[in-house]
Amino acid sequence: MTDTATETTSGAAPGQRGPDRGDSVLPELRATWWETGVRARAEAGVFTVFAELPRLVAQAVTTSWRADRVRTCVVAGATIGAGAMAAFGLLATQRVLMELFAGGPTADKMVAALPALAALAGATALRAGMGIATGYALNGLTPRVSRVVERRLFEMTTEVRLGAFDADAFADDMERATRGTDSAISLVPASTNLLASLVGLVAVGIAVVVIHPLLLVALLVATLPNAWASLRAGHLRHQTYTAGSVRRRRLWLLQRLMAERTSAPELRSYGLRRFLLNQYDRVMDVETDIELDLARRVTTTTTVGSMIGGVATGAVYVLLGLLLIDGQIPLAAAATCVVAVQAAQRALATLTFQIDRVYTEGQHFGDYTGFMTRAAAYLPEPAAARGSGSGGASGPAAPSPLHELTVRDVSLNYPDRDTPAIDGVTLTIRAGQTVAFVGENGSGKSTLAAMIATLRTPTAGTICWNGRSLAHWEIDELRSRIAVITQEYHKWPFTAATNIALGDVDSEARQDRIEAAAGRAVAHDMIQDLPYGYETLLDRTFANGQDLSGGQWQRITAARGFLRDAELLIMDEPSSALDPRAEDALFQAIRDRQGQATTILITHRLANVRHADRIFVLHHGRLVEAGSHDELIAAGGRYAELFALQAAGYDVAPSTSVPPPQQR
Ligand SMILES: Nc1ncnc2c1ncn2[C@@H]1O[C@H](COP(=O)(O)OP(=O)(O)OP(=O)(O)O)[C@@H](O)[C@H]1O
Repeated sequence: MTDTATETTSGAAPGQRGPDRGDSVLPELRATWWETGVRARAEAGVFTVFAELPRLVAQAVTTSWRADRVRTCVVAGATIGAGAMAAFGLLATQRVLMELFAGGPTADKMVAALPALAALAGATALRAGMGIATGYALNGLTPRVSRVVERRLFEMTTEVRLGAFDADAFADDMERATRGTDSAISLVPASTNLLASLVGLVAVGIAVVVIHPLLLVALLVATLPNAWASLRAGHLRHQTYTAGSVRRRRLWLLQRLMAERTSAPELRSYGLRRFLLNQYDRVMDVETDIELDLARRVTTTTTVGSMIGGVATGAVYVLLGLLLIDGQIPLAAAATCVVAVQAAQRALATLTFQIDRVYTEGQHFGDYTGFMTRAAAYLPEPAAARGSGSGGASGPAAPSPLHELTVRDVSLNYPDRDTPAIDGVTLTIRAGQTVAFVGENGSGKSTLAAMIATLRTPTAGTICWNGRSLAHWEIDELRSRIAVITQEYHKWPFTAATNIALGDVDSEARQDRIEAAAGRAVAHDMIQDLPYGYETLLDRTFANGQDLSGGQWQRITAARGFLRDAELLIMDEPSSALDPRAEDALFQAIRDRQGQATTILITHRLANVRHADRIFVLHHGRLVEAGSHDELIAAGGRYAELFALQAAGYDVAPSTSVPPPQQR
């Protein structure tokens, strides 16, 4: 973390967010610590690194073991073997030198050195062979590790409750976890290399001690400054990285806004180019300052380390010279010692490098594993716990066919909102009914529907399917009985047929079913007119891909909802972009369900809810009126007022009523 960042955050509680009213720095531009754990870790000293290493290496081994046991064994065995061979090679070198520096005729010395030379050649060949084996095994292991780690991340992100995505900390956490998946790939070889260099170093250390114990101390003095500098630099990099999560997300968002197709039209029509580029510059100014500061601190650290290391290395050679002059070691031993010192320095440099890598990648991977742990808190309650907590049954049961849906005193508070989005709502919907939720923007209609659809959990109160809490029933089974057409539908980048088939992925995607659903949603003819009909790819960013108009997309979305012959169909603003003819046909299809299946309709076009069996009017999260259209008009309340406002737009008095859409 930078000094500036420390100052910025030191006064604020970790996780403190919100608009920055006092100064001009946007919240996303500041280093943000949303969680004490992250801050504590980033501020930890260098020596904490050593304490964490075993855990990080164990993490790497476990991940790799899960991905591919055989290759893990090969990599571990061959890397450690190669390290041992390197050490053995050094000892053989020492032996060769001893023989060559001994007294006597050269030919005899050559003969005497031959066995050690052969051992050296054998060790070198074995080491090379093991290196090749490690490379091969790693090539196969890396993509497997990557897949296992990434898949687990996606398993988690697709299972957590919807509420997780409302928490900003979750988004930051996920950003770092995504980076952490890449680290899994580097962590495995880095850990094995770390072990190998450790083995090599221990062997070299023993060799040096054998020559003269004092040399070991000198060796450590010569190499430790560089090792410390390298570790410290890695630590600084990770601190800065950890502090910049929000800023990076902001940057990524701006990059997308300026480069993506969806934002391109508004960007041009409102002339947002300069505005966005300015935003980009502001973020990048901060980013560049932080990067430069980091580079300065890293360079200073490594320069100081190298200088002290250089002086210390010189001192080692001086010591060696003094020992030689003093006659404490023979020339052969001194020569071997020079080789050994150099080998030890190389081994320690490699070890330091690997420690740095393991630590840095391990920290990133720790972000991933930490995210997986924290995200688990957002997982739906285990089925058994839900089942036992709701009526004493042993576990969740398959839902019986719907005959009554009851909402009892239900409230929902979104995080960080003072007022509840839904506040003590009670209502009953009987099977076969078509009911409507109406009310002004933000009155809570979608939130209530989302709770009924099991997408959100009430903060208080209960929603019951046939008299038993939703939690009592097997959640996937329940969801398969409910079809939801959301207001914020997603444009899936698949073919038109697949876009509809997604509505019931567990059943066979039969063309006749898809076309029937499309027919009910007035989408069939429109799809037929596409260049490749149902096989047209609905993503303009791929070759031969097409895009649709808003209304055409809405028809596809409605078809998706109709595909599943759901007992309960929830349609949230299904016709906001439809032309009058399509809208009329869609509502006819909805009316066809009346008496046979249950439908919850959310719409601001009140003419379309006149046929509903019951209309529930929400206001500021509360249920303020309920009844049929005629009852509510007669009551002259909020519904009557809203209806009159809309009817006035058509010059039709509410009392005379709008003629019903033609029945087909
Ligand atoms: N994910 C969320 N996090 C925080 N607040 C939310 C979230 N979603 C909705 N809200 C708030 O909850 C309230 C109810 O929103 P909801 O979407 O249920 O209203 P609505 O009646 O469906 O509105 P509209 O007619 O505009 O679709 C609003 O004040 C809204 O700002």
